[in-house]
Amino acid sequence: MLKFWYKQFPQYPSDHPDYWRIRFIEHALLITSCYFFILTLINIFLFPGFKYALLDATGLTFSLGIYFRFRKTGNVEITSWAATLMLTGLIMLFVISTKGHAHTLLWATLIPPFSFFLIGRTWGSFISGLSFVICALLVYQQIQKPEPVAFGNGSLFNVIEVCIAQILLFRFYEKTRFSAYKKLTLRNLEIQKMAELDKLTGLYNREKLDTVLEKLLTVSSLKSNTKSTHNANNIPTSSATNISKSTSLASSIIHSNQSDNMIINDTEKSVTSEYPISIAIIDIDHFKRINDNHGHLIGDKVLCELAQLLQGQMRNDDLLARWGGEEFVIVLPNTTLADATELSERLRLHIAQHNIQDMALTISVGIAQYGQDDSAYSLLDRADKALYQAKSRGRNCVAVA
Ligand SMILES: Nc1nc2c(ncn2[C@@H]2O[C@H](COP(=O)(O)OP(=O)(O)OP(=O)(O)O)[C@@H](O)[C@H]2O)c(=O)[nH]1
Repeated sequence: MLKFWYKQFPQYPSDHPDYWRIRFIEHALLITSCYFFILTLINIFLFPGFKYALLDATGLTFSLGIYFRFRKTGNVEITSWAATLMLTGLIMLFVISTKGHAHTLLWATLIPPFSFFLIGRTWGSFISGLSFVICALLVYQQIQKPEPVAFGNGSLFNVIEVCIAQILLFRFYEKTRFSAYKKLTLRNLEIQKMAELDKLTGLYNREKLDTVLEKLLTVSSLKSNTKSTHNANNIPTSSATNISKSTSLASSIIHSNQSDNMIINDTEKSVTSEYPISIAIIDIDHFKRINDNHGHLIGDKVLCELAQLLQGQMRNDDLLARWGGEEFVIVLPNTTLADATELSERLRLHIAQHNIQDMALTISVGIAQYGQDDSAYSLLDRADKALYQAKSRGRNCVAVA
């Protein structure tokens, strides 16, 4: 039933800038139609005020007329203007004809929310300003010629009706604002995610690798300083607790979008143990031949499949990234050179045992462990040199820097 009255226009999907204006138009015209209908009945049977009943009946005719015209044409601009002018005109006619008595002035407060939402800031300001000038003139007239004012049910109705209308309007505004904010946040997250992923393999890209590596190395240096301070103070440390703290820290660095400072502050509080970091650079052997013999598209598929195979072997805190071309880098937090060698051997065997795109492939791996004098650049450079050694040794092997 409601679906019929709230017509969806396929040309205005939910991310269209006019989507909420359309929802507003439909809500506003339907609700004002109901209002005018009820007011017409009240003014005929309850008060009786035929003049006002006629005004309300006119409002009902206009509201429904504009509503059905809008359903037919879907013209947002014309409907916005028509709805604003109709509502402003009828409200002001009502306020003027009652000389602003019986709290009818309150109705004018509905004009800004309507007009700003439908016809924008400039015209919204103009129409609202004009309406308020008229209201001010009416009050000024009342001051000049004070008349005894009788408060009756009409006043009560005006206050209640305007308050309900205001609540409905603000609920709608809040919903619009919240929905826009939510959409923006989701979009930002999507963009952020896309910016750190490699398009072909879906692994993290080089930018993300650089950022994570820089942060981890900062953490590691901070740790060294913290450790020497603690040792100087003879504070005992539990290695089990510290390893788990370091692990969760690495995870938060790799998967988080927190600012550097927040992470580093956390680090100062939580890391007190040795914090070895190793990296491995993996390079597919003779990849050029695959491209040459089977074409670049098959080459791409090989890269994707290999990426999946490697990813399947990673621990939660390891970061696997595509470094470029047919080279991948793994950042291994909490990993000594010995552990990294063992892991790399396991990876090398794993790849050698699998056919990728019906081809037998091998990889060469160069590894290095972060040392006190290292920067991210020098660490990668040392691992790259180790990879070069692995290649010179005949490929399909692991070399250590
Ligand atoms: N299909 C595909 N090929 C790529 C991509 N990026 C780089 N390449 C290719 O990877 C190949 C790398 O070749 P080389 O650097 O000579 O290395 P290789 O043939 O693997 O030889 P070695 O590393 O010495 O074992 C080149 O042919 C590049 O064109 C990519 O995204 N897709």
